[in-house]
Amino acid sequence: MNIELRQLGIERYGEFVHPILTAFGALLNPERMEGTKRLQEFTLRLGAYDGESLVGAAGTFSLTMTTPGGAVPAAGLTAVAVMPTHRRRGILTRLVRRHLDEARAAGQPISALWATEGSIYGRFGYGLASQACSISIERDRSAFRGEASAEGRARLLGEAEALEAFAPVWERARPLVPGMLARSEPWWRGRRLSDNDFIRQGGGQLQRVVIEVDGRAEAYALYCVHHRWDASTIPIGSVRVIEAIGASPLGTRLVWRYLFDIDLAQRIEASLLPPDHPLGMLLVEPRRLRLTASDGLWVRIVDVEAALAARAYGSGEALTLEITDRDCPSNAGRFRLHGGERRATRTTAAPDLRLDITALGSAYLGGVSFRCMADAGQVEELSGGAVERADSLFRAARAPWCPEIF
Ligand SMILES: CC(=O)SCCNC(=O)CCNC(=O)[C@H](O)C(C)(C)COP(=O)(O)OP(=O)(O)OC[C@H]1O[C@@H](n2cnc3c(N)ncnc32)[C@H](O)[C@@H]1OP(=O)(O)O
Repeated sequence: MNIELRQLGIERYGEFVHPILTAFGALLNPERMEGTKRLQEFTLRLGAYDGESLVGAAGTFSLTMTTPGGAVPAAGLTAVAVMPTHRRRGILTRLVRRHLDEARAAGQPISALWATEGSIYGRFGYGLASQACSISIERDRSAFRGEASAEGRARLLGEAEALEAFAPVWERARPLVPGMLARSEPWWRGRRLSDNDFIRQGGGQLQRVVIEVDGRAEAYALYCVHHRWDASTIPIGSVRVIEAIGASPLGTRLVWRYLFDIDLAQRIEASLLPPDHPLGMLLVEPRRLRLTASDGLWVRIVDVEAALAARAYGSGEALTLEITDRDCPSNAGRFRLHGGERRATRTTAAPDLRLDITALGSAYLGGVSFRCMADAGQVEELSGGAVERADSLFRAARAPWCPEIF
């Protein structure tokens, strides 16, 4: 079988999505498709061809992702699929290798993705880098601790007003949280703010609420109401929160009070929350959140020196990491990190820790500790106390959080 990889122009987007729609058993949503076509971030579409038949595809978003204390250009791998007629013949492997080559050529020191299955991407050097948590809480068990603040005014907005109000909130939150992404106006419109069947998922229209304090937007939320009634006409519907972002702790508290108190909802559901979300400390009955954790972002370090230079480090002694990387030998070697400095330099010094590129991807955003990986046998400690020193350097104030699947 002779498979050829070709780049597809945006005008062939309808063809490009055929494998992923086949895999998901989904129909093309015309509004969503139009929104995605306009994205300046959607820089690369690869098609795998068997003769003239498209049998596999993979896309790349060119993103800017917050790191602990900085930001890094990231190649976001998306819409990967191989037709069921052509699976397990190495097509994904070729698509991922090409994606990584293109990322390196474009000066993107990391690649990041959301995986459909945890079993797929580890073999390509991706490490699990964040957790995504879900909650599902009965409205009548969602009381907050303490008195409700009198502050805050909620307003429901149309798409254009929401863009104006929400983007500044996002921009205040974004630099503080590793994993958050820069968003262009087409991204806001096409993937977040426009109301369509894809975003409704069977619920009512998309609601866009801003919370203002003293006239300034402090938080926003996107949600849909899914109405249902039981045989006795008691409302048993739910509010599905798509995204809720606070620019400040007060904003976060106010927006969740609003979301937990919407009439006719029996339950409030949200996903893609970070494990350190303050909700657990805000409620009288935290266990009622029914918090569950799943895989979040997977990160692949494409260029070790550039990636390590794109984040900050805690204070502490210098540390030498010995990295192995089967697929990208240019990443292999020893790198010296200095506490408080944003740089990693190649060295011949004796290593303190030995780890594969996969483990460095997990540690990169501060979401997985070296202690955890050492306990799991993924990091080898070569000098006494090196695991603790690595954790002091890589620790981040907040868990990584990417509030959307791309
Ligand atoms: C970032 C994203 O877009 S995530 C979306 C991923 N896409 C999907 O889940 C859609 C449905 N699945 C598919 O389309 C395909 O099965 C894919 C894309 C996951 C895999 O494509 P293939 O061309 O079959 O993969 P390929 O033949 O290159 O496999 C490489 C290796 O990964 C393994 N592998 C591939 N898919 C899986 C999987 N889902 N689970 C476990 N192992 C897998 C193969 O067995 C093979 O292992 P080997 O090297 O030890 O032999």
